Amino acid sequence: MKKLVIYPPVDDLRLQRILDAAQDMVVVNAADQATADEAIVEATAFFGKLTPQLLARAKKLEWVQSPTASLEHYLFPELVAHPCQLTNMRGLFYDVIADHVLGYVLMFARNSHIYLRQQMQSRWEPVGGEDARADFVNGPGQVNAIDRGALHLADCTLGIVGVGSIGGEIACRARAFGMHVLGVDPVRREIPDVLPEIWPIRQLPDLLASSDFVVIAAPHTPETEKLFSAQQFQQMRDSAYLINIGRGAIVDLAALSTALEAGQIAGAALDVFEVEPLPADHALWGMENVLITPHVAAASPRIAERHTETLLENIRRYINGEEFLTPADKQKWF
Ligand SMILES: NC(=O)C1=CN([C@@H]2O[C@H](COP(=O)(O)OP(=O)(O)OC[C@H]3O[C@@H](n4cnc5c(N)ncnc54)[C@H](O)[C@@H]3O)[C@@H](O)[C@H]2O)C=CC1
Ligand SMILES: O=C(O)C(=O)CO
Repeated sequence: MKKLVIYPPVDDLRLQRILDAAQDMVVVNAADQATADEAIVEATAFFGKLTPQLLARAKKLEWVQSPTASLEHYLFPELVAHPCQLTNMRGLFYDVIADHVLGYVLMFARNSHIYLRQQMQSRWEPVGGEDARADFVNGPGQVNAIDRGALHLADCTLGIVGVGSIGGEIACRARAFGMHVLGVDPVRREIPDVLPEIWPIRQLPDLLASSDFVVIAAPHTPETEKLFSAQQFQQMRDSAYLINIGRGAIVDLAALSTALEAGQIAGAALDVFEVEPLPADHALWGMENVLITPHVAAASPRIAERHTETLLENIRRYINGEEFLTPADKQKWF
C-alpha cells in the first residue's frame, strides 16, 4: 500500500486536491511532529521538510518531494545515501524571475537605481556630470555626457550562468530586448531559436569577459558554492553588472563588496544572500550601485497553483510508475 506523509501540513483546499490525485493511496497530513514521526515509519512517499530524524524512522520510503526548487537544505548525507527518488520544484518560476531580472537590467541600463535615490532627496542630476544638461541642450552631432551615462541594451551582452528553466526564459526576454545572449551550463547545450550554443562551464571566464550583465540562475551545488569570488570579479568587465537570483552561497559577498569598492565591476543586483536576511550593517546596503531585493524574485500570485500542479502531477506519476516531472540527482544537488 502506497502512503504519502505531508509535514508540515498543507491547508484544507490543497489537501482535498492531493486526496483526489492520490486515489486509494493513504495520505497523512501530519499536524504535528509526533504524528509525522509515527506516520513516516510506513510511508512510501513524503512531501515537505524531511529531517535526518524523520528519515531515520522511515522503513519504506521510495519518493521524497521537496517543496523548493533548490535542494541544498535537503541534502544531508543520510538522504543522499538513501535509495529514494528526490524530486524538486524547479520549472515553476521561469517567467516571474526572468521579469525580475530584466527589471534589474533595465534599472541599471537607464540609471533608475541612481535616479530613484536622487528623487528621495529632490535632486536633479543627470548621470554624466555637471555639464551634462548643457551638452544635451547643444543637441545632436556628438555623443554627449548624458548619452554616455546610459546603456543601449541592443549593444549589450547578457551572460547567463545556469541556463535551466529560469535561465532559459531570461535568455528569451533578453533577446526580445535586442541583447546579445551567452550562456554556460553543464547539461543544456542550446535553446532552439534563442541560444544556438550554450557553452560548457569551463568557458565561464569567456562569458565573464564578454558580458555587460552576468546573471546567476544556477542552483547551489558543491560546484557552484562561492563560484563567484575575487578571481571571477577580476575576469568581469569593470563596466559590468552582476545579478544573482540563484542562491546566495554562489557569491562570496565579502569578495563582491571588495570588487564593488575597487570599481572592478560597475554594480550588482542581488535577491539571494549567503545569510538571509542580509545583516542591517552590511556594506552592500549603502552602495549606490547595488540593488537589493529580499528573496522575492519568485513572488507571483501564480506560483502557489504551479506548486500544487507539480506536486499533483508527480503524485499521479508515482502512482502510475512513470518518470517524475522534476527528478533530481542527489549526488549533483540539482
Ligand atoms: N530567487 C528565488 O526566489 C528563487 C531562486 N531559485 C533558484 O534558481 C535555481 C534554478 O531554478 P530553475 O531554473 O527552476 O532550475 P533548473 O533545474 O531548471 O535549472 C538549473 C540549471 O542550472 C544548471 N547548473 C547546474 N549546475 C551548474 C553549474 N555548476 N554551473 C552552471 N549551471 C549549472 C543546470 O544544468 C540547469 O540547467 C534553483 O536551483 C534555485 O536555487 C529558484 C526559485 C526561486
Ligand atoms: O524554491 C526555491 O528554491 C526558492 O527560492 C523559492 O523562493
